[in-house]
Formats: sequence, C-alpha cells, structure tokens
Amino acid sequence: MEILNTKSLRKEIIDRLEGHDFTNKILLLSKNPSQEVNHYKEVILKRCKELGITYIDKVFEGESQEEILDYLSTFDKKDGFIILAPFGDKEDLSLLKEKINLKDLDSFTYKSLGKILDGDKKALPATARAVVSFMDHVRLDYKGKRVVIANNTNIIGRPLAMYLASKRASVTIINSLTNNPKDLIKNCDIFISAIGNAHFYDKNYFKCGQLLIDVGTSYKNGRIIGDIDSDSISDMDVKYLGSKNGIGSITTLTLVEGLIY
Ligand SMILES: Nc1nc(=O)c2c([nH]1)NC[C@@H]1CN(c3ccc(C(=O)N[C@@H](CCC(=O)O)C(=O)O)cc3)C=[N+]21
Repeated sequence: MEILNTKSLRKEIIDRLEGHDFTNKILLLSKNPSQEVNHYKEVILKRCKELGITYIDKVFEGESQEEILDYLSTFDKKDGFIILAPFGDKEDLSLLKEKINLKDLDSFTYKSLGKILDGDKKALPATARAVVSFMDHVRLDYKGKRVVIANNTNIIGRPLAMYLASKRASVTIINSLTNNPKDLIKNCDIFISAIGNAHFYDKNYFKCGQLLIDVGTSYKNGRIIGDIDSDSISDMDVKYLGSKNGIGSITTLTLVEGLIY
C-alpha cells in the first residue's frame, strides 16, 4: 500500500490564502444544530480566526424561509455563506436554494448545482472540491476511469459524480440499497468513500492497482476513524489516501478558498 497525503496541496492552499486580505465575511448558518454540525462549526471558526476572516455564527430555530431570506438581505453579495446540514428537520429549503444570492461556499443553490453539470470546479461543495483538487494535484487523470463513490448526498457524492462525469470519467454512486456493491467496488479504478461507518471496507472489497480515497469520519475514543480498514489492506498494491493528512484536513481550507474566487 502506498499511503498518500494532502500535505503539499495543503501548503499550496494555505500560501494562497495567507497572502490574501479578506474583506468579506463568512456566514455560518445553522438551524437547530446537531452535535456534528456544532463540531464542524468550531473547526471552521478556528480556521477563520487563523486566517483573519470575519465570521457570523447565526443559529436559526423556527424561522421560515422568507424570514431567513430577510435576514440575509442585509449582507453584501460578496459575503460567503454555508448552510450547515442538516438544516432543521427535513424541511423544504427550495426557496432558499432559489433565492440566496450571496457567495455560495458549499454549493447549496440551484445555480451552483447547475454549474457543476457544466464542469465548473469552483462551484463544487468544499469537500467534493477537496477531493478533485487532490486528484488534480497528484496529476491523476480521471478521464475514462471507472469511479465508484460511496456517498449519495448533495454535499459530496452527487455533485462529485456529476463533475467527474463532465470530465468524462465513468461514475457509479452506490448507496445502502445497491445490489452487490462489492462487485462494483472491486472492478473500479478509483474508489471514493464517505459513509461514516468505521472500517466498513476491508481488503475483500479491493484489487491491486486501485486508488482509494477515504473521506469518511467516525469518532472512536476521540480519534478519527475512516471507512476503510487500512490495516487490512496494508500489504496490497493500492494507493490509499486515509483520514490522517487526508481530505478532512483540507476541507475548511477549500471552504474559505471560495471567498476569494
Ligand atoms: N453544508 C455542509 N457541509 C459540510 O461539509 C458539512 C455539513 N454541512 N454539516 C456537518 C458535516 C460534518 N462535517 C465535518 C467536516 C470535518 C470535520 C473535521 O473535524 N475535520 C478535520 C479538521 C479540518 C481542518 O482543520 O481543516 C479533522 O477531522 O480534524 C468535522 C465535521 C462537515 N459537514
């Protein structure tokens, strides 16, 4: 197993961000935030402080979409926003997706999602963009490659699939109902996982020559555990990007990077 890391990409992005004079704010928007959302918020806030970015941590409770739009109308169009998911309890957010016209840092709006179909990398949500930036950074050509993505959300899997398809990769999204996922995973060239199920995939799922990107995060005794059981694949001839120095360590960077696009 060849262990990959995002250190040099991370340095490249930090250098670009540190040289920048941030004049616009980031709005962190949450609604009845879960523990996971609050944790992610802390991680983003820490990054904003490091880089001298002003942020507003706005927590909604029972507000309607109209009321939220009213609140947002007081900000500058160049201010960035992220709607932290899950935002409330599975409610309709279509008006917000249609009407918010601030800088969309995590690809929430219909406009951003549409741009992804056209192959616009900058429109990708932060985590999906971190994956693409990593593959671009190591000069991995995904044209014609068979890619399997274990994640079917609007924040990672679906936009990533559409983007890679626009660059002529052949992409399959698998979900918990997929018939014989092992067969799909074993026969792909690139496997990207973000299911958040600790060490779910072991060596039986893989074959030599594959690139495995583990975006999954579970917590055990305060440690982050990925979806892939890396010990089990340690003597296989695969390339592996795990959670240590992996995608997780650059997602807040790609998120704030959206402010300077
Ligand atoms: N619109 C939206 N986009 C998201 O990307 C999103 C979301 N909503 N809702 C909540 C989940 C949860 N999530 C985390 C990502 C990283 C860490 C994390 O801790 N990352 C690094 C630190 C990263 C850094 O320091 O840059 C670490 O693992 O040490 C935690 C949680 C994102 N989410």
